Amino acid sequence: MERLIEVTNLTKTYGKQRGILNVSFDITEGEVFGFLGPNGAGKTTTIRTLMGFLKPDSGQAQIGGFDCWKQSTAVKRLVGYLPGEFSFDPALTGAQILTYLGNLRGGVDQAYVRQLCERLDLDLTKRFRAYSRGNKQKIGLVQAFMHKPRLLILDEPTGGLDPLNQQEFYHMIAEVHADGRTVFLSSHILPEVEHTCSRIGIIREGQLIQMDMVSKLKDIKQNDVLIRFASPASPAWFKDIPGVLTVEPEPDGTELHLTVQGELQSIIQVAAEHQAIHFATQEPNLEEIFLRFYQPAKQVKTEVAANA
Ligand SMILES: Nc1ncnc2c1ncn2[C@@H]1O[C@H](COP(=O)(O)OP(=O)(O)OP(=O)(O)O)[C@@H](O)[C@H]1O
Repeated sequence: MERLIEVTNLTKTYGKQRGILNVSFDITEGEVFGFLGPNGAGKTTTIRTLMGFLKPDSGQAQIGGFDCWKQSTAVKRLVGYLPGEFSFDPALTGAQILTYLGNLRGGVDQAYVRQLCERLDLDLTKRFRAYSRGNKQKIGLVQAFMHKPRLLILDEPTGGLDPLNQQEFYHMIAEVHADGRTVFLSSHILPEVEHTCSRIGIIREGQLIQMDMVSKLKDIKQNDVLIRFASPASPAWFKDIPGVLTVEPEPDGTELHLTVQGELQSIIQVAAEHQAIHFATQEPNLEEIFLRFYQPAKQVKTEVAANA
């Protein structure tokens, strides 16, 4: 398969402020790639460099064989782009904005534009200034998709969308994928990336720290588990179960707070043996996963031991 995006040792700083450092990755034509990272990690900087809005300090980015900085017009022809915050002339209506941008693209399939707007439940008669954040985002999405680009670059695409529209967006991505087109989307929401992408790159503090298939995400995914018992509970019941990383008793002694990697079956079984009366799990957000994933293993073991 052909490589559509090729990024090599890309570095961009803002004066003394870190942006991205030595970022390298390739995206194959037809992939749906998720670029994950907490706030300030460098996702937008990478995307703006790919779009030719920022000149890299060093390194190179190419899309479809074109240099993203030197040949940015050719790059933009290949791409449908949703910026992190889509904004436009506030006096124009949604319809006027889409007509204007469609004309810049040399004309687009109006039936497809109407279909996208209906699917996202977007009213095109309002002026941009009167749109809510979610509706602004929908205009941004429609203009990115409407010319059926070979590559979609989407910066935090579901920000402000309600759950129904998020689902519709996931379907739109699946269709683009079925069409053999390519998607590069940034997100800080783990379930969203799991839902839409086949491969992910994780960026943290400006550096790409992991590239993997989404199926490998389970290796870093941990659950918070809170178990309440009818009488005082002992951390020792759980501490040796494979996958249990920490066990902390809550102050009143009848609740235990566990962090668990992998399956919960054994935990549920042991909880039942000790007459648990309440069992709640919560998937942590990406920042929490980062904090735990990069906590040295020694420290985790000590935590379990101290609580035993
Ligand atoms: N115009 C700028 N001037 C100075 N520093 C900047 C500028 N834009 C970004 N940065 C810095 O570059 C780093 C990366 O920011 P970037 O916006 O790329 O992160 P991000 O992963 O997109 O974050 P978010 O999810 O919050 O949008 C941050 O430390 C940020 O403060």
